[in-house]
Parts: sequence; structure tokens; C-alpha cells
Amino acid sequence: MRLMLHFFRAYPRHTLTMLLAQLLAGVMEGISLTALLPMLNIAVGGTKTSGIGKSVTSALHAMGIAPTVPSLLMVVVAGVLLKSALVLLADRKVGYTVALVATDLRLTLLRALLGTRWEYYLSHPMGSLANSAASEVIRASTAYIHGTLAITYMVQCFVYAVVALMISWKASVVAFAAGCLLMVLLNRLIRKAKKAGRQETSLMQSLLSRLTDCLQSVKPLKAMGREQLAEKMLEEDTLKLNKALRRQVYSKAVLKSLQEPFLILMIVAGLYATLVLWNYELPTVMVLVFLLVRLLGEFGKMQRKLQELATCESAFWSLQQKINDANRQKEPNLGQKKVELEKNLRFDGVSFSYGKVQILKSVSLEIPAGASIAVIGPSGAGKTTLVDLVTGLLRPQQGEVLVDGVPMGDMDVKYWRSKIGYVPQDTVLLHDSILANITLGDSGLDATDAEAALRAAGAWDFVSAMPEGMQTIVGERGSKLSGGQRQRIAIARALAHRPALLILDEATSALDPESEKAICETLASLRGKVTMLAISHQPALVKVADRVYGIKDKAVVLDRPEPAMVSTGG
Ligand SMILES: Nc1ncnc2c1ncn2[C@@H]1O[C@H](COP(=O)(O)OP(=O)(O)OP(=O)(O)O)[C@@H](O)[C@H]1O
Repeated sequence: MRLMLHFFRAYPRHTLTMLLAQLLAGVMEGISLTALLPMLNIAVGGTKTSGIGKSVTSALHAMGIAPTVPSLLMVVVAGVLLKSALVLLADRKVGYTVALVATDLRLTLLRALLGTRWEYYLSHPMGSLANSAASEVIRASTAYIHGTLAITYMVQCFVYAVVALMISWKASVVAFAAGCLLMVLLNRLIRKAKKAGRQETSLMQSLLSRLTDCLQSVKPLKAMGREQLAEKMLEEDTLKLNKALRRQVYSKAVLKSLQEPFLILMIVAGLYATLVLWNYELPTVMVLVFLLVRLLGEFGKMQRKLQELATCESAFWSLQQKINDANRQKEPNLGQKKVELEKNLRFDGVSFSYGKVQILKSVSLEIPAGASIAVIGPSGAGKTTLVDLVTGLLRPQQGEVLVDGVPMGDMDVKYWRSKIGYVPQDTVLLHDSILANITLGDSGLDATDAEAALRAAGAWDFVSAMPEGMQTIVGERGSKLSGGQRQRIAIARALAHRPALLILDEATSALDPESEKAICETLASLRGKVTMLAISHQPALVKVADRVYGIKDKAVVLDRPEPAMVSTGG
């Protein structure tokens, strides 16, 4: 029920309306039930009506209506109809709230995930995050339905209990004791379902993160005939998941099957007590038994809903933990200054370590605006790390990265990044049109901007030759294009918003010499129009650079051509 309190705080208006409608529906049903008593009394030719039944007949008298079988039946029917209308209102509110809960959870999760530091993505499996946005959100919002239904049945039980209490306190006390006994006996099954639900949550996370990894590398796996290894890995989690689901189904089935015999037992005991031990009149016995059946029936439903709530609850808390985790790792945007890269980009005594492993030590270098810079160095030397420091995805432990003299800490980093065009080594295109892959949904860019970017990237010839031109769908991860074509689209994407700095992170290393040569020519044509920072081992790309920096032993040295401009760390 902690979850329902949480929902109540988050959606007080929706939850209150729903509860109020349920309560009124319960009262309506209560009225129609109490009208049964005098009605049955009259029907069986009884002379006296006492207790709650008398209140109903008095109320009818006060309204100028004679308490006859038809008028009392009208009260019963009116009560039931009003109850149905109120239940409809409550159900509609629940449905809307569930959709709202799912939407809010998804948006909160997405905002939290997209706002985190870069390091967060390095340590969290993507499949598990995708699972949270898809299945955990559904399970968490379903928990709201189960929780509200459990409350609904609780309200109904309360109303039946009050009516029963007004008819016979003895019978009510016995029924209440029976309810408590049922609760204690079956609570174990609810705990079991909760445990199985937690297992389902963690197994789904593991399964989906493995599945994402496997699907991302399905080509090499298939090419090497190793897909059965992935299958084995996934099969293990799937079988464990099956076990957890079976445990859930089993505990649900046991709960359901135990409830019915208990109900029959209680009715038999109730009939015996009211007819034989307490000698109640037949109308009273009939109404009490009817109430008992309804009360225990609703009680059983409440338990089943509590059990389902327990199974889904873990998805909500897991989701909440991810949102809190991501928010704790929110990327700070401390500064306000907007930089354009009009003068230069500088590293001033920058040192960076991943944990205890130092990658760069006291690096100082300058990238003048408009220059084309290449950074070379052996694998693992720290080239990508250097680029991540330029984009502000990583922050140095010592020293400063400055743009036009403004330190990163004083900059509006998001604005700075909007001035960057970034082309990674492995371009992942969206399964969408070429146009959409270039504009990325930016409303400030249209087909003309995309065409200009495609021309600048040397991609216009092959795009315009396609039957559907820029509307051509590129396939999953751009699989319908060649590596060189994908890379040109990626360059066009990076150029479309007219960046001040174009970063190429090993952008040509996966290409054949022909495609590489063509791309280098494109990059040479951009020289002087945009500041370029290219990480590369490729001689072709190094040749088009004005300056080449080399990373060696954690330091950056000028490789060519102006050694005086660079100072290296010791
Ligand atoms: N998130 C990380 N956590 C810990 N160590 C890391 C992390 N990212 C990179 N490293 C380590 O930092 C070093 C530099 O990595 P980086 O990716 O910057 O090298 P690189 O010069 O770009 O290499 P390559 O040319 O192979 O891409 C490597 O030894 C790498 O193992």
C-alpha cells in the first residue's frame, strides 16, 4: 500500500475523485440492500420491521411514499443504477489516471536519462534502460489499477460490514473474525507473489540488456556461426523468467481456489448460526447471508488485487530507483556564458584520469578558430578522451578547457555543444529517411538546409540518384547504405546546423581507401569554413590538417608544423 500512498500524493485529485465515486457507489448499494429487508418482510407477510429496515420505511413515509413491495423494489433498482453510474465514473477516472501514470513515468524517465552525465551511460546497460521505458512502465501503471481496485473492494467490504452491523452485530463480529482469519492464512501467498514479481523485474532487466547486446552484434555472431552461444545465454535467463512467472501463476491460482471453499464454509456456518443458534427471522437471514456472500466475495477480490499489486509493485520501485539514480547523476550546467569559437579553443594544463588511471597529464594546446587540426596517437593513448573533454562530456580533474578564453565551468555547455558537429567512427543511422537522419527532428532545419549539408558532405550525387531522394529509408542502423555513404550522411548531419567546430572521431578509419580519399577531399573543401578537429590514424586525413598533434605518454606534442605553439606536460 506504500505504492498507493505514493500515487495518492502524485495524483491527489484523480485518486480522490475515484475514491469518492467508489464510496458513493458503495453507499448507493448499501441503501438498495437495506431496502431489501422491509421488502422481503412485506413479501413474506411479516408484521414488524425493526432496526435498519425500519429506517428505510420511515424515510419513505417522510417522502410521502407508502412502503410497498413495488416502491421498495424501486429503491433497490435506483440504488443499483446509481451505483453502476458511479462505478463507471470511477473506472473512467482510473483508466485516465493509468494512462497518465504511464506517460508521466515514461517522460520522467526519459528526461532523467537524457540529462545525465556521460559517465552514467558507460556504466548502465542500455537494454535495461529500454526495458524500464517499455515493460516496467506498463507494469508500474498496471499496479495503479490493481491498487485502486483493491481500495474499491475495501470500500465495498466496509459498506457491507456497516449494513451487516446495523442488522446484526453478532453476525458481523463473526464475519469480521472470519475475514481476518482468511487474510492471515492467505497473506503468505501474497508475499510469494511479491517475491516472484521482484524476480521478474530483475530477470527482465538482465534478459533485455543481454538481448540488446546480442542483437547489436548479431552480424559477427552469425558470420562466425556463434549465434547458438547467444541463444544459450538468453535461454538461461528466459527459463529463469519462466520459473518466476510460474510461481506468480501458482500463487494466484492457489489463492483463488482456496477462497471459494472458504466462502461456502462461511455461508454454511452463517446459515447455521442465524437459523439454529440465534433464531433470526427468514428475511433477516436472507439479507445477512446475501451480505455475507457479497462481503466475503469482495474480500477475496481485494486479496487477489493486493496480490497482483504486489507482483507489479517491484517494477515501479525499480523504475523510481532508475529515475533517482539518473537525477543524482544529472549533468551540471553551471555557467551562463555563450561561446561561439571566434578566437580559439585551448587546453590549459589539463589532466584527466579514469578513476586512478591517468590518461592525460598537464596538457596545453591551442586550436585556432578556422584551423583544421588532426590528433594522432596509438590506440588507447587518449584521443577520444581529449575530444570528450572538448565537448564537455568529461571534465578535467586539473586545468581548464577554454573557448574564446571562457573556462568550461563558466560556459553554457549546452549552447557550446549546439555549436559542435560530431561524426563518430561507427555511425548509427536511425531507421528513417535520409532527411530525418540529417535534421534529427530539428524544426529549424528544412529540406533546403539538408540538401546544402548533403552537397557540402559530397553526398548529394548518390542521394539525388536514388528514386526517392532524401525520402529514402536507410534501413536498420543505415544498413541499406554502404559504409562510405553512411559516413557522408553522418558528415551532412554534423554540418546541417552549421557548426563552429566539426569533430571527426576516427570518421574514416572504417572506410576503404577510395571512400576515404573522397571524404578527405570533402573535408579539404571545408577547410577554413569551419574549425575542424579530426582524430585519425589515416595519413590522408592528417595530410589535410593545418596542424597535427600527437599523444604520447599522457602528453600532447605538436607533430607538425609549429612546435613553439604547444607545451607538454611533464
Ligand atoms: N569509461 C572509461 N573508464 C575507464 N577507462 C576508460 C574509459 N574510457 C576509456 N578508458 C581508457 O582510457 C584510455 C584512453 O581511451 P581513449 O578511448 O581515449 O583512447 P583512444 O586513443 O581514442 O583509443 P582508440 O584509438 O583505440 O580509439 C584507454 O586505455 C581506455 O581503456
